[in-house]
Formats: sequence, structure tokens, C-alpha cells
Amino acid sequence: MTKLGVNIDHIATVREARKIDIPDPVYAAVIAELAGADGITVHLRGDRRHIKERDVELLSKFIKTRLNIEMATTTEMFEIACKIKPYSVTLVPEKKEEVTTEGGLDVILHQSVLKTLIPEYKSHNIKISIFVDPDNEQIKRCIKLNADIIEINTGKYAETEDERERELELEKIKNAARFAAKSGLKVAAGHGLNYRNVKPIAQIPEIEELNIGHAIIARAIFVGLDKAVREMKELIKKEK
Ligand SMILES: CC(=O)[C@@H](O)[C@H](O)COP(=O)(O)O
Ligand SMILES: NCC(=O)COP(=O)(O)O
Repeated sequence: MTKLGVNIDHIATVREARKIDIPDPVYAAVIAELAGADGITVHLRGDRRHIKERDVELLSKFIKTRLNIEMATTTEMFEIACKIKPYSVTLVPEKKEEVTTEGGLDVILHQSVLKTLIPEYKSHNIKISIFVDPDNEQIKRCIKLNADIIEINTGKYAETEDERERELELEKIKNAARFAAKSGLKVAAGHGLNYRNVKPIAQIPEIEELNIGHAIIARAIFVGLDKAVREMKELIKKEK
């Protein structure tokens, strides 16, 4: 059974459009969990464009499943995580000017900071996930760094309009998932997945969890969050 982590960042995006207190991401997390979400994911960005500390503090108290916070590899984020103590932290790259995450974390380039940071997180009993492109060299480094989980970046697969390129990207993701699982890592995937493109990814046997946000929140505007989550849960069921 593929688990669903619902990313509720963009509930906060709507709230920040007016800088008031609604819609509240905490309400969204409760509704998503009641609809069957297996976890809640939020991205606490350095620029706080959507999710704020107040959100992660309340989420850590209210949710009953598992809180996964996506964070940059900074000391500021480490200190916040140690206060909140989520189930997991997913280390992601971040650029101020990006509209959304533009690729996986270059673990090879950042290995020296990760060599210190990952044991620090684990000493606070926080599981470490690393958001990486479907690249075995990057995954090998995640294994060396003793990550618990990798989240395979499905952005290229989701964004390309070229059928052939999508097929090639899907094969890369399948190979990366197989390689990671064989090496003992827990395998998740996410970014850009939606109701039209999610099935082939969900059918990859080694992928245990999908983190999906924007598409669910966009659909929720029209059908409601409960229905949007239930529909996605149904879609990601592994076929016998
Ligand atoms: C890491 C990733 O793929 C997303 O979960 C990330 O959170 C996207 O950032 P925004 O939610 O700010 O678009
Ligand atoms: N890490 C992926 C995630 O949490 C949600 O990404 P998206 O579905 O909002 O693109």
C-alpha cells in the first residue's frame, strides 16, 4: 500500500495572499488526516512565503499521523527542528528566487555540511530524508551519509510535455527506487505529481510513500479537501 503524505504548504499560500489567519493549515491537516492521509508534509522556507513557525509548532501538537518538515540545510532550520521534534526532516535545496523547488539536493556538493548535520538531527531522534534527483551517484552518497529515507524528485517526470522524455524519466525513477531499496533505504517520491500522472509512480513497488501537495490543494478548491485526499488515496493504491 503506497502511503500518502499531504503537503499543505499552499493552504498557507492562500492565507498569505491577505496576511490574515485563514485558511488555517492546521485545520487542513486535521481534515487531510481524517480523509486518510498517512502523514502531513510542510516546507518551512527561509523566506517564510507560506508556512510559518507558528504552523509547524501547532501541527506538531495537533496531528495524529506523522509530521515531515522540508527544510534547507541551515543552522536556523536545524534549531527550529530540534524545538519541534517532527517525525522526519526532509533536506531540500532552496533558492530565494525559485517559484518552487527546482531539483534535488546535490548531496555530493554538500556532503561536508551533511556529514555533520545528519548525525546531529539523528541525535535528536529526528529521521532524515533527503530530496534527491533519480541519480544513483547521489543515492550512494545518501547511503554513506546514513540517511533513513530518500525522496526521489519526480519534478522532471511531471513537468515534461514530451512523452519519450517522460518515459525515460520514469525508467530513471524506477531504477533509482530499486537501487535505493536494495541498499536498505526507505523510498518516497514527490514533486509535481497530480491526478493524471501519479499512477505509474505509485505502481513502482519500492516506493512506499508519495508526498503530494499542490495538485491536492488545487483540486480541493473545487471538490473540497476531504474528497481531494480520498481520490488521491484511491489513485495511488498498488494494483495486485
Ligand atoms: C521539495 C518539494 O518538492 C516540495 O515539497 C516543496 O515544498 C515545494 O515547495 P513549495 O511548496 O514552496 O512549492
Ligand atoms: N516533496 C514533494 C511535496 O511535498 C509536494 O510537492 P508538490 O506536490 O506540491 O509539487
